[in-house]
Amino acid sequence: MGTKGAILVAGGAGYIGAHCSKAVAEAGFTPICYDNLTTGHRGFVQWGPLVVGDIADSIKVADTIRQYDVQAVMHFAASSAVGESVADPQKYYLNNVAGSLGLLQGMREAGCGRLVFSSTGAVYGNAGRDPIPESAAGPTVNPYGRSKYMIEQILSDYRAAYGFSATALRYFNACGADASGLIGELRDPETHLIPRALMAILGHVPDFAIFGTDYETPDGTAVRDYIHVDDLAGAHIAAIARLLEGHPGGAYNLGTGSGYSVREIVDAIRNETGEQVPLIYRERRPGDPPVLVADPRRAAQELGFEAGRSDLGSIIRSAWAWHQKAHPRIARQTGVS
Ligand SMILES: NC(=O)c1ccc[n+]([C@@H]2O[C@H](COP(=O)([O-])OP(=O)(O)OC[C@H]3O[C@@H](n4cnc5c(N)ncnc54)[C@H](O)[C@@H]3O)[C@@H](O)[C@H]2O)c1
Ligand SMILES: O=c1ccn([C@@H]2O[C@H](COP(=O)(O)OP(=O)(O)O[C@H]3O[C@H](CO)[C@H](O)[C@H](O)[C@H]3O)[C@@H](O)[C@H]2O)c(=O)[nH]1
Repeated sequence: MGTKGAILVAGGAGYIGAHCSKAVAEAGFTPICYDNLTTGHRGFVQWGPLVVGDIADSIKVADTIRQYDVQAVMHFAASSAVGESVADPQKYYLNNVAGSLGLLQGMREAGCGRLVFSSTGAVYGNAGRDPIPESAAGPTVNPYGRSKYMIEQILSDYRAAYGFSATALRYFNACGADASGLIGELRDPETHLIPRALMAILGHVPDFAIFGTDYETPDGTAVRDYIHVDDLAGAHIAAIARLLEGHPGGAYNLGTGSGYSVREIVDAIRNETGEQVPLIYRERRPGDPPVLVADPRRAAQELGFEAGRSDLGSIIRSAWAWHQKAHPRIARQTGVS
């Protein structure tokens, strides 16, 4: 058991939750992974116990918090594909909004009122500003972003009514992998740009496409702010420390402040890997805003946040190393070493 006590990591078997669990352990806490393993992996839970459960199950949440004397909760558990949320909004409101209410109810029942919540740049919709300050949240343009913004608003009410302290970390595009090679981005099906492009090189994605070449951006493809998952993990530790010191929390952008187009990302992947990316072009993906770039100054000032590992080279090289390891059979078939 870490000397500083236990942190409940809801969604700790997933991509970002696993990286944050490692950082939690390195900071001297014990991460208690609470996950229903829908998109997560049992093998990613390496730094503390795994409780298999659903966040909607408030009784199990409360029991787990009491059993491990949990100090604070990190909440990553969600459905998180923008395109899918447009096609199946009910899944997003049930899992993200109703599920989070179950988690919050369990926290209240067990007397634990400190939460760090995985929010998203999708709360800004078509912000029309670049970079985007925290004050620009809403209106949203897809059910995924709406579900996350609803939870942020619910958290404000819990802060006012029940004395909760809650920090919403609005990540922009999480990417990269831990240098250990133990964990990385691994979903089935994979929807995110960088892993899909790398899996296309390895022969694992036959139909990799750029979605939309007619955006009002310099090269016509959508622009995003790519942030290394290890930089995100550092911000979570700082956010937890602030809550444990008695701070009421707030909302913070986590991004670099620099945007790259989809085409620039594909070119950078080609340069870093030395491989061709098999590529086709498709129409825009429903729900995608043209540009999302963070103003990260508030997180820098108040959380000491630094995007120190988020240059494109570090992101792509670490993700590429992970994917070559995660898909060794395919890598061998294509002769990638
Ligand atoms: N990946 C990104 O670029 C990005 C950007 C902004 C915000 N986020 C948010 O960060 C969080 C983590 O994202 P990720 O990319 O690691 O996704 P992920 O799918 O890899 O991880 C989510 C984890 O939550 C678990 N989970 C889902 N629903 C659950 C439930 N009802 N009960 C218990 N466990 C449940 C899954 O099994 C999985 O382990 C999500 O909340 C996501 O919305 C991600
Ligand atoms: O095969 C692909 C996959 C993606 N894209 C494009 O690449 C960009 C990035 O797409 P991702 O799916 O990688 O990421 P999103 O920007 O859709 O969403 C991510 O970042 C958002 C905030 O910026 C949310 O937080 C969300 O959780 C997170 O998945 C988008 O323009 C998308 O259309 C492609 O062209 N081809």
